[in-house]
Amino acid sequence: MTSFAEFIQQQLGATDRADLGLLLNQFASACKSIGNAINRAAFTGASGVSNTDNVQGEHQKKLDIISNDLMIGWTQWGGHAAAMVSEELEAMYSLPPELQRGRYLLAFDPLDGSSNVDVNISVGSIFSVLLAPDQHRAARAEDFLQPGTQQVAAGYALYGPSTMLVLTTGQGVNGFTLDAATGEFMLTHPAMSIEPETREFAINASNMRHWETPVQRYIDECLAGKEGPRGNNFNMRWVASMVAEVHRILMRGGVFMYPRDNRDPAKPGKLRLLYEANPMSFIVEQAGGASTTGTQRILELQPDHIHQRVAVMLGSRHEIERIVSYHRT
Ligand SMILES: O=P(O)(O)OC[C@H]1O[C@](O)(COP(=O)(O)O)[C@@H](O)[C@@H]1O
Ligand SMILES: [Mg+2]
Ligand SMILES: [Mg+2]
Repeated sequence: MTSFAEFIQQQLGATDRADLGLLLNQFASACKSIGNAINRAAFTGASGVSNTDNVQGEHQKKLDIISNDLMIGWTQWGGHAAAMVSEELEAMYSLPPELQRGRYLLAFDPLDGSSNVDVNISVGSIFSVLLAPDQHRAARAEDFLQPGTQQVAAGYALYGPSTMLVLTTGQGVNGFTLDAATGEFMLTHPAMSIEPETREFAINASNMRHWETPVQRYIDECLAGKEGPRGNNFNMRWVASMVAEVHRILMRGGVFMYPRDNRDPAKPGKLRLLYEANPMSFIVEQAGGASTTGTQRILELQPDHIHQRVAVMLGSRHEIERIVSYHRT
């Protein structure tokens, strides 16, 4: 079986992106460390909330902060990163002056689904890699404001019953499982692809009263089942960890929706464009699925802020096309 390091070497080693390969190995190490910190939290005192809020005004868990420190700690060495943007840091993170800078901009959600971490339900990490537009000067926050189509790599780690790393460098999607016996991620899920048809959706139905009409219509039709306009019974799941939802969709199809709603017009959705929506959309499209806000392809959005939020609907292509068509009428 091929290890992650071997796979990366085969895919990027002999190209002008060999440095990206080295960076991706550092992400893999970061994810192993984060998985380990989550695993051992009950023994080390890392469970529970910290007494700080992040830039989104959300209470940080201790593991949010630990995961952020591990992600930065692993990826800033080696001379491949130019700067980082993280869910847990208000400003862009610049490398300390003594460290060599590289040409990649990293955006990450170090711990996704952190409301699940203390109840021992699957959580994850998400990362996105862009090229710095000008490698001869220090990176600036506005350098990160590139459409998702510019990503050179994206991935997530899932800390579930087993720890997995799922990656794209724009040549399809491959999944690796951590072999606890050797400490290596091994290629267990080559060429992952998303079924175009599905009978399963994921949405937080407690927000139903706030949804816009096209979303309401789509879900109503699914819920109407065999007797309704779709003529089929649909199943529903909601883990409240985007990584786990996207992984399920890669494994057996489905639709994930965190739509814009009418609660707060200043907030176009809950999820963050740079380090949640873009990397997941890149992965989903590379696996043959689709991703939209309802009216626009997510990967083509021009970001205007590093912590920008966006509506996200992604997954099985035929269902996403249907949802987009409902937004047009
Ligand atoms: O609690 P809600 O509103 O259902 O939201 C769940 C969503 O929020 C998130 O947990 C946001 O991620 P963070 O934990 O990184 O803030 C997603 O993973 C998930 O899809
Ligand atoms: Mg998240
Ligand atoms: Mg998070």
